[in-house]
Amino acid sequence: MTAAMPADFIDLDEVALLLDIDGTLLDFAPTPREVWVPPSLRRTLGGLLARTGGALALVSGRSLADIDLLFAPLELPAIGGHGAELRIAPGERSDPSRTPALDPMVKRKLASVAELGPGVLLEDKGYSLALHYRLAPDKADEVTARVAAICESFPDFPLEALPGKAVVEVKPAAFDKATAVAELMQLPPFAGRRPVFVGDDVTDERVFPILAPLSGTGFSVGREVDTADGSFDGPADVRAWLDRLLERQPAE
Ligand SMILES: O=P(O)(O)OC[C@H]1O[C@H](O[C@H]2O[C@H](CO)[C@@H](O)[C@H](O)[C@H]2O)[C@H](O)[C@@H](O)[C@@H]1O
Ligand SMILES: [Mg+2]
Repeated sequence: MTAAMPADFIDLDEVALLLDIDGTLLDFAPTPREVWVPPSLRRTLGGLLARTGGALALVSGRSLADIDLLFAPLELPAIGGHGAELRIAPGERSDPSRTPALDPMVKRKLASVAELGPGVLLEDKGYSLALHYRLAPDKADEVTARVAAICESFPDFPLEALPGKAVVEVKPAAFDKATAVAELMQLPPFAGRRPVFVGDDVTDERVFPILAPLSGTGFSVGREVDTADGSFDGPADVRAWLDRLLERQPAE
């Protein structure tokens, strides 16, 4: 891949670092629970959080509870559930009233899609539900079609079926990562900083267009995207870049 990567020196007093998790910071694993978080990544993220004055956030489709289990004992500012949850600072809670739970009837219908085969896995986040087919790739089309049909059969609930990497997620249509990043960037300590966003998925592409008006930049991972400012080959390159960002800061 030849597209530009972000510079190894970025003034951490001026930027907000916004980082997707799966496929960006972490390598993919067969199931959501099997990902590995290198201890060095926790240290680097903790260091960058301090050096940015708290302006580092994870921007993920995962729930905040899941994110916190993965990165424990580190707790970071984060957008969870594709924008369903928002935590501005470690120790704070996302306002539970910002996203109501998915209707139980919708959930039950969607859960029945897992009957398609033993490799179709359900991930319930409360406000949204994901159907994973990484272990049953032959079921991809069927899962996607069944989920789309179920969403259409509930016209009273504006739902969105979000395609991802070997997953389709159903969530309320009212928000996504872009709306949540725009919200985050209005709040201290993020407000007034230049966002630097890194993400690997089609769901992350929605964020790229909102960055330029904030004097920000966006980078894709694993593929080149026209609306991004550059790309990384894979999560290992993103992790190495974050290490260099921290190492190359002037001593405090
Ligand atoms: O927005 P992200 O932080 O990239 O999260 C997107 C989804 O990631 C997780 O699923 C993906 O990663 C799993 C572990 O590698 C993999 O098994 C699965 O096939 C991928 O789709 C997570 O489980 C979802 O909740 C996130 O929305
Ligand atoms: Mg991702």
